[in-house]
Amino acid sequence: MSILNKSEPVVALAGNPNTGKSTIFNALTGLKQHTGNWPGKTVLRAEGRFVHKDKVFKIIDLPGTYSLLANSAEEEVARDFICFARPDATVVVTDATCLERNLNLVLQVLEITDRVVVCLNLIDEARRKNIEIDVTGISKELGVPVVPTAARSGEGLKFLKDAIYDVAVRKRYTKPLKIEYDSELEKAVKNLESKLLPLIPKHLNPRWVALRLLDGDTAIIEKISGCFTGDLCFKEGVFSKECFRYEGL
Ligand SMILES: Nc1nc2c(ncn2[C@@H]2O[C@H](COP(=O)(O)OP(=O)(O)OP(=O)(O)O)[C@@H](O)[C@H]2O)c(=O)[nH]1
Ligand SMILES: [Mg+2]
Repeated sequence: MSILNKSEPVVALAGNPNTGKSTIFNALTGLKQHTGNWPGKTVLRAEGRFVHKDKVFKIIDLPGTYSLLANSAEEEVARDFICFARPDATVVVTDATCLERNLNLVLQVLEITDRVVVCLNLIDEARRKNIEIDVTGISKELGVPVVPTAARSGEGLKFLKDAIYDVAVRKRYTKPLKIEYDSELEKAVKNLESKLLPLIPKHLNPRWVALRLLDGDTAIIEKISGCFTGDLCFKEGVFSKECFRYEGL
């Protein structure tokens, strides 16, 4: 359950630049976030609400990013939100005309959270280019719901809301694909993970934290290091401070 207002499930819209996140956000909320046919329009996160079935959802439009390694301000905004604000569902909006390139980010999000819906947006463009997508097959492989949409015309948005609902209220449990690295790295990850498990707050995925630490990711180490002393003792409070930043949403 999210630490934010418990009665309002929180949904994050993540994805590569220019995949139609803000178009989806506007269609669901009735708001008018800036959209246009060039990447990098959304710089900060925007927030709105929509109603589906018996729930009011809070939805956050995140900046477009190619990765979540916090190499830029946009990546940091998106990564921090997915990691620390713990959305009840993260929708990864992909461009159905170049899915392969978009899957990199999908896999990175799946490493952080299992509460994911993959949206295959621009499906009208994919159809126009005769690109056929095995939606059921991809959903089976990724272990999360996959929904084709054409946000500009509204096609598929009802099914997207159904999938968001099911994941956010835990009506549907997902089984995300886990990337297996080579045996040496897996050994190091498992070793570090078991040490981290009792030390980090429950909402952080220990495998993901271990991978970031082994990666030498300085941005995430900075955020996490406040929680540890030299021998990796967890100091209460630092993560909650990080989480509180999102309580005012
Ligand atoms: N044909 C078609 N165009 C779409 C669809 N969804 C969005 N677009 C168009 O794609 C362009 C980009 O849409 P945005 O919603 O601004 O994309 P974004 O992902 O928010 O972009 P950033 O904020 O830069 O990451 C706009 O010109 C939209 O009108 C769709 O399903 N089909
Ligand atoms: Mg946008």
